[in-house]
Amino acid sequence: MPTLEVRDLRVRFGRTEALRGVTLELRPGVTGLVGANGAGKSTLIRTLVTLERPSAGQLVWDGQDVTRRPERLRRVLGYVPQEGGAYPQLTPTEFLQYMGAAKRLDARAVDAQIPELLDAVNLGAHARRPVGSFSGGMARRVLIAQALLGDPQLLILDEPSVGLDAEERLRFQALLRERARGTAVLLVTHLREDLDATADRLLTLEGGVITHEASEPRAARRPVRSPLVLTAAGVSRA
Ligand SMILES: Nc1ncnc2c1ncn2[C@@H]1O[C@H](COP(=O)(O)OP(=O)(O)OP(=O)(O)O)[C@@H](O)[C@H]1O
Repeated sequence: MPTLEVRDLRVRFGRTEALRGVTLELRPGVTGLVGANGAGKSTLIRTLVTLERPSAGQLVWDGQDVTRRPERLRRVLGYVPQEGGAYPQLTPTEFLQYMGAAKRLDARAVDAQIPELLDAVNLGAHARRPVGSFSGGMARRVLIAQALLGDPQLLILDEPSVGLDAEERLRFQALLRERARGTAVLLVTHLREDLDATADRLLTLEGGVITHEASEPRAARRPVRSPLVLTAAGVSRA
């Protein structure tokens, strides 16, 4: 089972130690990550997607130490960044082709997958319009689609559903649940509703360390009100 092991990860910016020894395992399924502003969520994500170099600690993918081999991780990775967007002059199809080339995926396989991905985020009817003419939520869905190119084994999602309307959020949640069956997903979000609908477990980051972990099968949490409550101190039971 493809697993990312994060061992005692530390990231320092000058005098600030943004991550102070994070240890966790990402297995197939959705791991939700919550934490207050400044807790270190973005730093953790940026390190996992190899944009930031750890000061100490290890990243182990599928049993192999990839800490100093970022290209190994990039090969299996899909990423929705918190900010940024598709090039406005490109259509979603062109942007996905561009991203496929950047990820060194086979061009024909990418072309074959694009219609399915655009349908999955309900943009099939807009494949020929430039992304610059899209609403914020539509542009966000283009980013979600590009993260799924090549069926990555590891998905890192930073506030992926910001700007999505109610219907599109439900579609996104269903897509994520379906993908997470064989894919390790890390979902950072402030949206409780997305966590309730998708997360198999919840991690709380505080001051650069994981302070709480709550594992609950989604099904057990969904029916009534969620038994998990997010408080300033982390995750607790109602
Ligand atoms: N490039 C940087 N240079 C210096 N300090 C940084 C840098 N990036 C993050 N930090 C510091 O590291 C700490 C963690 O920041 P980070 O952005 O990871 O938190 P976060 O949990 O993502 O917050 P938010 O919810 O506001 O996005 C903060 O103290 C922040 O000021």
